[in-house]
Amino acid sequence: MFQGVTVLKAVKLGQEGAVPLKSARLFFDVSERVKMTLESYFGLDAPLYFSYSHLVCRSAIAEKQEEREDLSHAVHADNCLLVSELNECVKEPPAYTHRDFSAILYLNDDFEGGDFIFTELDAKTVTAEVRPQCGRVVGFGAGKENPHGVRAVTKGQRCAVALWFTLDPVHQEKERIQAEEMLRMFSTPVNAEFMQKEVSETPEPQQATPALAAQFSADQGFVETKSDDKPAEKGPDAAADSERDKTETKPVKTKTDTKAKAAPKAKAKAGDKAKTKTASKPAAKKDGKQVKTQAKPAVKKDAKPAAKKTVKAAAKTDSEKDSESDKQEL
Ligand SMILES: O=C(O)CCC(=O)C(=O)O
Ligand SMILES: [Fe+2]
Repeated sequence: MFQGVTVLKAVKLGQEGAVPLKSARLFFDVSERVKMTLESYFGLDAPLYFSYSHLVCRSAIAEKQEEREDLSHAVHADNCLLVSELNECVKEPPAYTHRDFSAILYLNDDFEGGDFIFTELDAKTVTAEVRPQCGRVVGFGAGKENPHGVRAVTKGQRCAVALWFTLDPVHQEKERIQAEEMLRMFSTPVNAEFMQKEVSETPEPQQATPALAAQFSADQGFVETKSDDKPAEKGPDAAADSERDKTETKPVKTKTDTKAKAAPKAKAKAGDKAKTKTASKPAAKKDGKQVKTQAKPAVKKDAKPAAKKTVKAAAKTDSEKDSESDKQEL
């Protein structure tokens, strides 16, 4: 079972006083930050546009939880319809074919189960696992090279912001523009200083200003980027994290042919198997130094959004419905 809320819905709830307006703003701002991180990490030379954003919480169902093998979110790809029996993914409507990149920002970790997994196209062979942690982001190309799903949540509630991005401005999320206008009318940005800085300077991945560090620490999060299955170059402060990551992000299999080694500024494609993640940190770093030192993500050099396939479309999968069907829910 899950419940979701879009940015616009969150802002409206904030306006009504049902939730603190600053929480709605945080939702907005933090997703902007994720967008910038992806652009930087994948070395994109064109901007990403939000195509859909929602905050989703999944709860354990009231059933026997032992030895559960089912998934809270079936294995799928975000811009094509996965036909696992054929090892195919059909990039045609009703799939959201305009999605080029996806990101999931985890908001809590006090639940059991709910691990994020990447699989092969067979939807069975697990290639990597990510343990959700507050402030951690997993970012990936939205296409057939990244089938993924969520293991059953067996205890508690798992909340995450799911974001999909497009390179095509035609498909940008109109609701988000409305939400931005409302936020502009109702309050000043929590991290205005940071956002201005980011816009005026080309952002380096993980370059945190004190304002950003404070912002993230308020939410127990902190940005760190690296491939999940290739250790990124790390600065001296990163040891504790890398130790933790060993246990929490488990690449099951390394696909060296799809793994990237290129510089962060290389042109990237949605088909890139490299992942981005944000790991939580205990406290804000005043100088933002360690953030900077870790910004050597591995990305594929010749990356471009995968070519459109002309295969007959299948019915919309449950997971696709999941992704965008709950606009009205809280
Ligand atoms: O919640 C997650 O970790 C993944 C969600 C997802 O893949 C989706 O909504 O398309
Ligand atoms: Fe997905």
